[in-house]
Amino acid sequence: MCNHPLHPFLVSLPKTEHHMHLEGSLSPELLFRLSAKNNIPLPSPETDPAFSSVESLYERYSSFTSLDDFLHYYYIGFTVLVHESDFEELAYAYLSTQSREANLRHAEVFFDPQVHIARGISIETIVSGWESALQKVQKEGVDISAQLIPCFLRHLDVKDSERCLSLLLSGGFFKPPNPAEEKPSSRRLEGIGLCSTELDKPPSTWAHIFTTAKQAGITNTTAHAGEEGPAEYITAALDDLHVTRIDHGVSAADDENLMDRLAKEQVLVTVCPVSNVRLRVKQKLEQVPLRRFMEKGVRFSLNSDDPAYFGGYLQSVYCAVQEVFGFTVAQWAVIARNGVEGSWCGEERKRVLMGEVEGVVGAWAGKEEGGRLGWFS
Ligand code: HPA
Ligand SMILES: [Zn+2]
Repeated sequence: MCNHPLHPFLVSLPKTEHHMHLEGSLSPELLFRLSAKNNIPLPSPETDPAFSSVESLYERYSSFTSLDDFLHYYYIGFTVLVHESDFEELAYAYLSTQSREANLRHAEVFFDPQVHIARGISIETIVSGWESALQKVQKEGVDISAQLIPCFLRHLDVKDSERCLSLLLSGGFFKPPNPAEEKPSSRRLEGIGLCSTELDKPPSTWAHIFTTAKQAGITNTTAHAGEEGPAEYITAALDDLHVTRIDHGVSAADDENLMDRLAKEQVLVTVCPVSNVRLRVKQKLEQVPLRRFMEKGVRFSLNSDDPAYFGGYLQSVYCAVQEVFGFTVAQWAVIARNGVEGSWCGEERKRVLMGEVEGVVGAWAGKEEGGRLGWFS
């Protein structure tokens, strides 16, 4: 996919992905197919010519002007997802393709329950579809671990988040189906997140949601912050929501103290460089502060965010980053290790994944041109 000499290494590197929205993997092809199957009308081409064809929709997706411009199309996409089998199809395609094509070994996947609930689709429908997909992939012999994470939505009133959290808690979604199996990989949902529109939506509005969740025993928490919003929103997510991870987080580079804090507290930032360019958060990939993060010791993972909308899945993100940043094997090793370390998959699985990373890195370390092994050689 890229011409870089390290391309085969980049493909074989065991990967973790922590920032992919299940609904963001809905391709235009599947959108039109599910619209027809489920008898759900899409906007007419007279009101929006983008809906004339698969091609015109792809064309429109290539020219988003902002996060909100994207979210308009993203939430139209939700309307065609109706049956458990629709969610299963979406999840199966992602897990099976990415494990094969990108050596994806562990995935933590977001979904937005509130929009589905408002359409009369139950959380159970989505979670069951997801679980069937994961079981199917694993039965086919793919050794992948994966977890599902509901995100609360900032474009809706916070009362809607309160109702959603109540449903999630009363439905027992943060527990294993079999209570004897209390371990990370057996919980139906693994944590909570916060996403959707960011500007003028300070994280503090959702503080009581995160407090209630924590009191209910949910320790894995994350929030989209510092995508279009300022560095202060990242600080607020840490201070007010007490999240253990930050999604996007690119605005952190504007605040030296925050960078020091992220490094010191070893917060994993789930960066989505291609998304940042597609949504015009950054004009060019070069401006995504990956080098600054590395220099400062801020841990990050690389992610696709909404691959069907942003022109590519995880491997293409790794390739795009390599074309621009030209990282060494040693630098990729740090990225891969940090991704494993920051995962919510439990210590046992982490050990397995870390062993795989070391195996691939060890095999490539000597082969790299000039044997460069330092951070900046
Ligand atoms: O990049 C994003 N930002 C905020 N909300 C989202 N929901 C899907 N993708 C995104
Ligand atoms: Zn996102």
